[in-house]
Amino acid sequence: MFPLRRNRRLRTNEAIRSLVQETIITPNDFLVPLFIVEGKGIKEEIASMPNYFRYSLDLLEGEIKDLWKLGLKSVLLFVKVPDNLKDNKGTEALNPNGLMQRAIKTVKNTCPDMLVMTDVALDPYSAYGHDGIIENGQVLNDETAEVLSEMSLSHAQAGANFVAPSDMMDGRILSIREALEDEGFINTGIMSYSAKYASAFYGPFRDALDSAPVDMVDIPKDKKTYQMDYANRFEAIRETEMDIDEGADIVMVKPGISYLDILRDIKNDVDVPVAIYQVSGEYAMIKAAAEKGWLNHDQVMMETTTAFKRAGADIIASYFAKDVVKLIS
Ligand SMILES: NCC(=O)CCC(=O)O
Ligand SMILES: [Mg+2]
Repeated sequence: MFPLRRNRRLRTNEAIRSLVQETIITPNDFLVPLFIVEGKGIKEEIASMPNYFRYSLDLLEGEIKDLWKLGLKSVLLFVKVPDNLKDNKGTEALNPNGLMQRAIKTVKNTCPDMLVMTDVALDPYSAYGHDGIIENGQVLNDETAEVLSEMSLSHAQAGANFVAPSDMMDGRILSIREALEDEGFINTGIMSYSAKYASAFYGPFRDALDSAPVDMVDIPKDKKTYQMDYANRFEAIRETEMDIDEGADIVMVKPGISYLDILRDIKNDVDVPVAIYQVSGEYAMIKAAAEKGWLNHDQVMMETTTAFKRAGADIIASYFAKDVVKLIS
């Protein structure tokens, strides 16, 4: 065939490269994670996540307006719960006037059209830093799913559009779906963290929310009895298909960059939107290398986010969302 076919012809200059580009990133691709704290006038940088902040509710308003102006229309809320409100059962998670419930209302009052998704898991509320209730050294499944259903209902009542269970208990999507339906929240969606791996890339996030598992006897040291083994691939498909059968509207693969194969497998297998989460450790890694001058920040950021979309992501949850949108607009 050579020289009739020369692949380099389509790479000759910027114009032809952009004409044949297959994957294009837009603000519509992004879901923005936000960290919320109690207090007033607080915008504090997270030590292991440079240029990413925790906001108190009063300053959250400004941030929401900024995001909307940039064309970012969906947020995923996480709260940092004061230690004195943590227990084994996540009781505070059900408080109708809790930080999450107030955060949902703050976003909706500031910008009614902003899509609000909420994290549903016990870890920020757990005295032990686990996603479930603990008894005799075990994370209880069904009892935890019950609390997660009540928590989801509470978020829906406060105005959340989607709940996003990130805990990986078995059967929790079905119990959440039933709880929402029973109370008439037929349009509240569920974005399931369906293939969430037990990953060392979550480190900085646990700093952000002070939610790491505690080091105590009879408390599991890690989350490997509920989050997935990173050596496994078919298990991700099984988990995801089950969550869709149970009522998930959107499924997710987490973390991101080390799991592009899983993302593509799932995209090829399912007919619901697929999300990917570029997690805190991935963000921290790029920030740190860029700070040292070892990597070009913006180029690596664009390469990773484009890779998610190319690999099949319909939705990208990323701490880089604002930076990407500023760069491309
Ligand atoms: N449910 C959220 C996490 O487990 C961690 C996210 C991150 O590391 O960015
Ligand atoms: Mg599952």
